[in-house]
Amino acid sequence: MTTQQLHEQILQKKSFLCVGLDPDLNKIPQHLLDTEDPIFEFNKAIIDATHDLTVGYKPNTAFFEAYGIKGWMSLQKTINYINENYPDIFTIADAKRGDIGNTSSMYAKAFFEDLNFDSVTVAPYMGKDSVEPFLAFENKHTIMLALTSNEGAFDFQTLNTNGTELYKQVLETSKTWKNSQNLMYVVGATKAEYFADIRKIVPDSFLLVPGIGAQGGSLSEVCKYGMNDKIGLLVNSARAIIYASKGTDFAEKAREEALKVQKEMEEIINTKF
Ligand SMILES: O=c1ccn([C@@H]2O[C@H](COP(=O)(O)O)[C@@H](O)[C@H]2O)c(=O)[nH]1
Repeated sequence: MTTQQLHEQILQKKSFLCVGLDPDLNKIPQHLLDTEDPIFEFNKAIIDATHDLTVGYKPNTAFFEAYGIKGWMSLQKTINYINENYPDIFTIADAKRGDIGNTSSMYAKAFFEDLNFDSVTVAPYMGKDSVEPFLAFENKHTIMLALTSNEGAFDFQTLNTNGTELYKQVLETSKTWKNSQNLMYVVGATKAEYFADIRKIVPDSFLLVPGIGAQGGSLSEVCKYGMNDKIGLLVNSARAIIYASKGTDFAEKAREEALKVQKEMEEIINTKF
């Protein structure tokens, strides 16, 4: 999927919501546990209930890998289900990969070719040769961690290095890499006050923004400082949507929560554009 197609979908749905698919067998409704693949059944119901309100789905691979081979199969069924039934929706494998070049190439093949995700998250710590193998894939997107939503972001990412914060250096340097047009960046919604500075460095890039909902970030603050003239944001919420109910009405309640966020987004889009 191209960023232009993503932008068009945002305008059409009046939504830049990305629903996080973080299935946890301890949290999903009891009645699903008797099915052959509870994780897939849970995801499928959430997807069917929210697909018209969201432009993206972000399965976090940890929530699948934790269940071994069965979990990996649930991930494959989930991405296939989205691609077959809702092919316009942008998909993100939140896997936070990155390694020496030949290993990164294999990670890129796994997520872009085998699983056919539109994008994958990567960590920037190992530098240019660890990220460029991902960038080589046409119409696939590499979403690099810039300033994350957690408290630990202040341990390294905001450290002053050569007169500038490390996350800013990461953003600047990444722009010089081959095929950097395929980069997007993760910036936490809990760090809204940093968005204006980030936009000075990457004015046109899409930002994936986790941290509204369960982590307490403010959607309006993120939009105030982080939106560009093409919106340029994908705002993720997982727990607040997918675990809105533990009962048989979980998909319906997830839709209600997604609708609340979409309505807020629609209002922001209508006011700004
Ligand atoms: O900085 C980051 C990067 C990734 N995440 C991931 O996003 C979701 C957030 O889930 P919520 O339930 O909406 O809090 C989750 O998969 C994280 O691993 C992040 O939160 N912050």
